[in-house]
Amino acid sequence: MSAVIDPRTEAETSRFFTFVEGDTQLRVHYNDVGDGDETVVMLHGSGPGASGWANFNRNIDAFADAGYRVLLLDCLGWGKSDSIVCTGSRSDLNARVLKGLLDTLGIERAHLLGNSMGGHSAVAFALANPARVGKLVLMGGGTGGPSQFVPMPTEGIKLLQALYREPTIENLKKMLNVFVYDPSTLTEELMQARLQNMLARRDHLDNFVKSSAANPKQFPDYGHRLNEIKAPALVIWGRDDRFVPMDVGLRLVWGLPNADFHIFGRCGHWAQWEHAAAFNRMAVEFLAD
Ligand SMILES: O=C(O)/C=C/C(=O)/C=C/C=C(\O)C(=O)O
Repeated sequence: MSAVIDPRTEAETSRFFTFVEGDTQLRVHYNDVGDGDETVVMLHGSGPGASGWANFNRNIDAFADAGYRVLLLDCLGWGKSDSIVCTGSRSDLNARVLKGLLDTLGIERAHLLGNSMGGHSAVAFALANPARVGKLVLMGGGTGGPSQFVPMPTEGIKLLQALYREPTIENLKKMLNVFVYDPSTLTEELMQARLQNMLARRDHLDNFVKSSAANPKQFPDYGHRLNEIKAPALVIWGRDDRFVPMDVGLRLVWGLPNADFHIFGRCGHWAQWEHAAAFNRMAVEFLAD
């Protein structure tokens, strides 16, 4: 009797493509789930050990069940993609990699769903490739500039940077403690998985530190260009976000001409995970509208 294969596991959906940056060929990893006519690309954040699958494991099924092809891109320097030292704009590098993925797969237009750095990457892509964006869902990111109320870098970003420099379980727990509103929801299993992801790729950690030293402004402020983005956008934030404060989301909805804003109470930096069921309903309905 042959084994039953679950087509929605990480292993079954794991793929690679080659991306060329200057003279360098780089291997980029992504997961390809579902087979709808419309595509949603999910873009992860910049935390150590983040990846498409790690950041969106509570969302993939909802979008695939709603009839979308779901692509989870591991940016260069995260997950199973090659590592890189980024001395320019990380948001724009990620946007070029995303274009490479869509070109490789022959996808003309996609919806983009980005968390934190993923939101920054989605905005950079929309500015460079307006005709290729369907709708945008931006959670806790989007390069709307600095907070007007909270000193930057925020406590969460400082803990993230410390974790990159010293990747220990103690520092991971310190970061995760302020990452979500209710840290008791983070299981020991989740934290150990994160730790393994981080430690499996020391090159990613080292290169992030080198990149930040070479250029502390990895995510430039595109606040002044947001009005160029005509794509409908749903901006979603956690009221209690201690990484990228909620007023940055307000700046996004002031700048993006076709944006709506939803704020989750009792929610930190991981809206799509902390409020997965409500998030999935809202984002799927927004894309279908
Ligand atoms: O510095 C910024 O603006 C962005 C920070 C992030 O992208 C942090 C994200 C953290 C995660 O998504 C994670 O899973 O650790």
